[in-house]
Amino acid sequence: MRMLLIHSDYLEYEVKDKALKSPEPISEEQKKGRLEEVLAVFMSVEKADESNPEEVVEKAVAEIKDVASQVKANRIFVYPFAHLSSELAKPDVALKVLQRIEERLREEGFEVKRAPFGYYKAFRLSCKGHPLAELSRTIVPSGEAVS
Ligand SMILES: C[C@@H](O)[C@H](N)C(=O)N[C@H]1[C@@H](O)[C@H](n2cnc3c(N)ncnc32)O[C@@H]1CO
Repeated sequence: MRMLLIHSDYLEYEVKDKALKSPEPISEEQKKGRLEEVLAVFMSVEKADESNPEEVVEKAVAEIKDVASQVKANRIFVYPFAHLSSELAKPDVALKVLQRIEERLREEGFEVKRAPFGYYKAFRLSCKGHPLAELSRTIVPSGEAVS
């Protein structure tokens, strides 16, 4: 799993087109989304994560919690983003991992939005620009090498 974490004044998206044959079904309301004062987390779920998705979920949640507490963010935007890795997990595994991360972050008390999976999306982001505003993390299940 590769994550790019951007502490932002806001992140907003608009669904444009299908990017997969069968993208995640979404409601009219989910076609647009915006959060203010948010830690945006762009995530590519990787092939190696398929060996232990639950472990990757827990490690990702721990990393996100750590960064959120450092930048004092209590809102998280989970953003599926297939451009951080050249070894992507299959879409059905990736979607489940991202849905579980969303669930676990809510359980940890965060306000969470997740951008729809399997679409081309326009987005606007306002990065705050402080020293911890742009971070990346790589997560691998135990026993897997970091590629
Ligand atoms: C395209 C660009 O504008 C948009 N932002 C986009 O990336 N769309 C991705 C993700 O939503 C999702 N997706 C598929 N596989 C994965 C994966 N392994 N990890 C994360 N997302 C995935 O499926 C889309 C096409 O790859």
